Amino acid sequence: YFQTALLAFKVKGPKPLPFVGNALLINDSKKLEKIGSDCYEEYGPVFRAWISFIPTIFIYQPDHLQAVLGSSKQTDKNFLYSYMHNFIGEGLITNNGYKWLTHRKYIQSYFNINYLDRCVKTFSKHSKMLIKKLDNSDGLIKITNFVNDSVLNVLHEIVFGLQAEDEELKTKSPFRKGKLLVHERLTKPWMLFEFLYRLTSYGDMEITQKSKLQNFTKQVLENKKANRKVNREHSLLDIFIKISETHFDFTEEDIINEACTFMLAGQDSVSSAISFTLYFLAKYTEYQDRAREEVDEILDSCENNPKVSDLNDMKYLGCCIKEALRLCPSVPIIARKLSEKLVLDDITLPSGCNVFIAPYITHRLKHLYPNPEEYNPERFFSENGKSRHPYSFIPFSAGPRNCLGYKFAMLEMKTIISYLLRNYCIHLDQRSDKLNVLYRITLRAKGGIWIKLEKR
Ligand code: HEM
Repeated sequence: YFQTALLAFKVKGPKPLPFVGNALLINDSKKLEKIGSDCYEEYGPVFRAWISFIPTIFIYQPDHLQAVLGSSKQTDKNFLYSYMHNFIGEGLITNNGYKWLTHRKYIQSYFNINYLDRCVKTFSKHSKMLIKKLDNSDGLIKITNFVNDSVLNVLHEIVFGLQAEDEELKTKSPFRKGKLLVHERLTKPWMLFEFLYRLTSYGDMEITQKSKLQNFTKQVLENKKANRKVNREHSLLDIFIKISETHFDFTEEDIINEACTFMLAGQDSVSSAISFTLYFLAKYTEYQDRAREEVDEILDSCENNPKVSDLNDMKYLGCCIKEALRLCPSVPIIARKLSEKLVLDDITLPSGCNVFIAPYITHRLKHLYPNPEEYNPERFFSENGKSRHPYSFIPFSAGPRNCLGYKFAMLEMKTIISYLLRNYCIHLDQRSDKLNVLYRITLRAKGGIWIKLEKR
């Protein structure tokens, strides 16, 4: 701690306030955006920020990111993740060391092309259901609500094998209601101490919330075990049960934690990326038209039942999604606690140092992305990105702890957006013309995104 604090006194950074340090910036989107855009010119390649009494170091240069994210020795998460337990659970995202490494190996081996092809069928089914719902709406809609619902239904089916039509699921599932408490804790210094936090109403809420998620999952798991057909891995829960049968260190508690982790990891991240992409396509219709041309051709040739290979062929749409993720990376902060000291040019970060990485900042560095505020999918044409550093685009993080659901997420986003483009011309409603972003554990559009749908 003292070595990082000493370093934090030496390195430049935004002016801290007494007691809270720089934590209140979380609530001030405008100031955050300004720091995000100007920090390289103002502070150089590294800056410090105080979260109350906790010193943190922000890095954003691709070669610095590679030194941390690319290293198999720097995979430990820091204190921020222990505040996410109510939301993300104690699974792959928050665990460290041997447990993380073994779980990652066990689970990753199942995320192969056959599994993804099965997932794509579920994405298509839910996209078709979404179109039916939208056909019955009056055309002027808050698309964020519809997308959130659809993504959550996909997850209930993929993780638990539960069908969206099941009324009981709609009313009973606690995964619809979770409240994120991390930013409350970061902005109130006394809540950083676990024992004090437990005494507050937030602490209480967290315990209730977490037990609801776990009890629901446990119930589904028990039903599944009772009615299980051997060798039929329809849901992730089936896969987790299979893993636990061959690996005795993967316990029932682990199954529950990992199921909760996947339910939450795949929720807001995907729905906010879809919503932001739709925002940009509605705002810049020339890109929308071009993406639709590609989608029409591919969906025609596969008779509206795309497979992984068809979605992989949607290269232009892929560039539109990537460019939306560049400007609005769903996960705005990735953090690590250094397991060993690290030398970055002329700065030495001590072991134990809290390193923060903000894709938002890296994605706006002018030397990597000229005219960074402009939405331009062509940046991601393969011929235009050749000279860019592999760690200059990190919405899914990178290295050994990158997003395990990266391919799954890209396929899901492409499926849902392609069905929307196939069925509608999308126009931006005036009230959403200017994007106001809230910086939470996942990025979201303040007030949602309002669009007008014109049936084709
Ligand atoms: C657009 C959608 C998504 C984005 C932008 C995204 C982004 C990320 C990022 C940045 C991380 C690293 C977090 C960190 O190091 O702090 C991560 C980890 C992870 N994500 Fe995603 N994610 C998305 C969708 C998904 C989906 C759909 C799933 C599951 C099906 C998923 C599962 C995971 C898991 C399990 C990890 C932890 C990996 C590990 O630590 O080994 N993500 N994701």
